[in-house]
Amino acid sequence: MLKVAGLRKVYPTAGGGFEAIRDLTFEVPAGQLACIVGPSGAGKTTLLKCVAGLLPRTAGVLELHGKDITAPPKTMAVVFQEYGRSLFPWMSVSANVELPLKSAGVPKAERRARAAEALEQVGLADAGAKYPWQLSGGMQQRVAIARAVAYRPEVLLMDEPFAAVDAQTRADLEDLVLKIWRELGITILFVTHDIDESVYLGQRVIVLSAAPTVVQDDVRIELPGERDQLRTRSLPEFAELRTHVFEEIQRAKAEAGRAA
Ligand SMILES: Nc1ncnc2c1ncn2[C@@H]1O[C@H](COP(=O)(O)OP(=O)(O)OP(=O)(O)O)[C@@H](O)[C@H]1O
Repeated sequence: MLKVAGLRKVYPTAGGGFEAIRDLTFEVPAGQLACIVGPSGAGKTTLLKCVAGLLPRTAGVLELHGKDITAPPKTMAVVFQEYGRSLFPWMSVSANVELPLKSAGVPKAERRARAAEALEQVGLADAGAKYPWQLSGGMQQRVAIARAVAYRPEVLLMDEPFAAVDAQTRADLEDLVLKIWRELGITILFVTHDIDESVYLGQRVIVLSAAPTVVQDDVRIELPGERDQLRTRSLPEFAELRTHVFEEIQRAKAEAGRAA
């Protein structure tokens, strides 16, 4: 469904350009939840922005259903880490959730109904009339997720969406993502710094090398389908997988150190 082949991204700089991504190739089948991890500065955000059609690539193939991605595809939604900057403080929660639907020309009554349904799905059925600044960080991120859900995307891109919330809230939001993924059957590409989070959420973890970036490893996560914060995380297979991903990231960092 989503194809990335030979992706290269060089940022123009005064010194002749910085090669953030050298050569990335992978495919994500429909309905998969794939996590992307890698050392800091590996180009995870750059990759997501290219896939979202928000940043032009230098070379390579980026396709959704065999169609070249040159602008933000209509069937994609993105949730960023900085919920504080992605919600408009002067608009009510409902208005924020409805905004992309308004831009897409969805009639008012349907917008209302879809926003209310999405807010209910994220556990914020009563928050529609509030303003984002009246909500906690975790609740604001739920609103950002509701906005993406109301849009009914085929593909959801998430860029470290829970990096700025506390551990308890993070666990709740992880389970919310799993619930939405199961209920809606969408494809999710989830970037995270957190190795445990990637193994807990993903059906697959793609490990990136340090910049200039290539795919260092592509790990299948064969854990029971129904994930549970306590039981799944205490499985011996979970420990083995997290150790493997951790070692791969350490190897990526060591190789980058040697190259430097
Ligand atoms: N606009 C830009 N111009 C030049 N270099 C850039 C630009 N944006 C990002 N970079 C560089 O590209 C590399 C990859 O950045 P990116 O933000 O994609 O990495 P990341 O893996 O998401 O990082 P982190 O894990 O720290 O969030 C970094 O070295 C960064 O400094």
